[in-house]
Amino acid sequence: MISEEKRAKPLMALLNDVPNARVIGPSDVRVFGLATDSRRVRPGDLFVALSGLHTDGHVFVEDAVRRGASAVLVERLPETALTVPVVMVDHARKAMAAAAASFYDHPVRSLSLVGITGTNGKTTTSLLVESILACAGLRVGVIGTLGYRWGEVKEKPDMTTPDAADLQHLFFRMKRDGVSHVVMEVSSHALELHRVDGVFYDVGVFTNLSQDHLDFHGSMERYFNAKRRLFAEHMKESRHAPSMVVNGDDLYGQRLVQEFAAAVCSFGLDSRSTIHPLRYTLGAQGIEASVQTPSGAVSISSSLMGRLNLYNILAAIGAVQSLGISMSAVAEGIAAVNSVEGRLQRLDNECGLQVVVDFAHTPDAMEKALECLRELASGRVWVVFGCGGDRDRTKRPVMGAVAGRYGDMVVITSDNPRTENPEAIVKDIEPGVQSTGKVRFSFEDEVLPLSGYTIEVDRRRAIRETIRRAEPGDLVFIGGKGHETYQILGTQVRPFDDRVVAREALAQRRARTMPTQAAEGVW
Ligand SMILES: CC(=O)N[C@H]1[C@@H](OP(=O)(O)OP(=O)(O)OC[C@H]2O[C@@H](n3ccc(=O)[nH]c3=O)[C@H](O)[C@@H]2O)O[C@H](CO)[C@@H](O)[C@@H]1O[C@H](C)C(=O)N[C@@H](C)C(=O)N[C@H](CCC(=O)O)C(=O)O
Ligand SMILES: Nc1ncnc2c1ncn2[C@@H]1O[C@H](COP(=O)(O)OP(=O)(O)OP(=O)(O)O)[C@@H](O)[C@H]1O
Ligand SMILES: N[C@H](CCC[C@H](N)C(=O)O)C(=O)O
Ligand SMILES: [Mg+2]
Repeated sequence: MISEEKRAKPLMALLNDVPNARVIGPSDVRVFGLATDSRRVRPGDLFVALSGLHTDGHVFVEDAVRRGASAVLVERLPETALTVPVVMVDHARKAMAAAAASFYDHPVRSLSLVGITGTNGKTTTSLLVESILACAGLRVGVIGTLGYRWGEVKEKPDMTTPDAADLQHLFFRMKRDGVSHVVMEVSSHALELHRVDGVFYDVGVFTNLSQDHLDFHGSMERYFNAKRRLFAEHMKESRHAPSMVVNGDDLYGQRLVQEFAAAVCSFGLDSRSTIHPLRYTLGAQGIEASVQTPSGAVSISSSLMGRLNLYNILAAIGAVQSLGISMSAVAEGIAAVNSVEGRLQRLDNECGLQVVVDFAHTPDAMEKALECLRELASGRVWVVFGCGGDRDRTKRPVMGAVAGRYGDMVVITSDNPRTENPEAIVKDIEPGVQSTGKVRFSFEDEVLPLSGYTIEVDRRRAIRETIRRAEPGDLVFIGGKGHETYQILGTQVRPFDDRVVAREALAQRRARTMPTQAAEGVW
């Protein structure tokens, strides 16, 4: 999967930092890359067998060898004898992280790393930090939900935080291409699944913690503990300035502030936090603020909207503060981020509607996004959203209740149903919306109520019908998918982009309301 052209290392050189590795068979083979998926093994790769949520890589070792793996790394001996060396280890994920770091010559040792964790705001904060560091003249790499980027390179991500082998490969290429600073999102999955083992950060940022991923972590406490590992296990020890940048207004953030007091630089809206606004205004055009930092006050102006983005800006200022970046680069870098793809993204139109596409897929993100948008609407607020399949089911009614509280018209639809039945997912959401007193309507009703909800599992139709029935002055919020360009149905990934669908619907609406001009080809 990630073989580097012409790069090869003796197998034994990869095992130097792997505790308790036992090699069965000849050990003098060379390794050309690391692979965790047998289907993507290239000749010469070391295949690492990982046990997963659905299957177990150990089942595929023979497949990997057939495809040319030079060795396999396992936790259990295969039942049949193999023609290649077998490396037995106690913990394959930990071993893979150590082997990958050795294979790529420990690139992190010469990179400055900013790691950002938290439930919401990681991507936005990472782009703000990137922009500030770039304005300070540094060569920056980014790893996160919107892609892996540095210099001219831009790669689409499989995951927000890639597995250890892919991650070390990214670090290797960034370093080779002259990157000095890497800003990356560190997901709780990554921390739990040892994707960032051996990676130590100069700065760690905690944005916030609220309900998500309980399917994977089981409880909020375990979810918090996964995030906490960034600060407990992954910080460089040599740092002098406070390097843990933590949201002091967040209840879980306050626990980190207490636990790691000496190393923390807190941010928040009041003066108890080290970094806080002295004054701020939030408006339709963005944010204006004067922010207190340990190096003095800085005036910032951003076209990002809302209190949620003020938090992201404070987090970004905290992150670069401990890297010693100048205040002029801070102001310039923040001003340079005009928008973040799929986050509170406004779709210009001539229908008199405000249409906003946003990636909120947690109750808290939805609440924070709608809180700032409500103030911009002169008419009703429509909330079109769904909840992902094969993901935390317990957040569904909670998101329904948020939609019901902040929206006048709620349209429950599908968002990546994956292997679940879309009808069952919307049924999980519905009681939450009903709990806010909303009564069901149909898009076919001649007269729509001023407030209510409907269900339309076909997301395209849900968006089209909403844009057809909304009235000038209304605000249409399309939540959950943001930048995504697909809809996952079963195991099929089909092209789908909220922004494309909404723009088509806006064009249709405009054509209906301006038939003469359309016919005459005026626009
Ligand atoms: C929970 C999780 O992280 N799942 C990842 C995991 O899937 P899994 O545990 O189901 O794997 P599995 O299908 O049981 O397979 C086990 C092993 O057998 C291997 N295999 C499988 C079949 C085969 O023919 N040959 C073979 O070798 C697989 O490559 C794998 O190594 O291993 C897969 C292969 O690497 C990943 O694609 C998959 O991530 C999926 C895409 C995913 O959606 N992950 C999400 C939950 C995630 O990690 N998200 C966070 C961000 C969350 C946030 O910030 O909100 C992220 O960092 O992206
Ligand atoms: N600081 C914040 N607090 C709460 N909600 C936020 C914050 N920043 C952004 N959001 C909301 O969360 C959504 C996702 O934001 P962003 O992509 O920056 O977060 P993320 O943590 O990277 O998400 P993911 O975990 O899915 O990668 C936004 O579309 C917005 O609705
Ligand atoms: N990183 C998140 C993204 C969710 C996006 C939403 N559209 C969904 O599919 O639930 C996850 O994998 O849970
Ligand atoms: Mg993200």
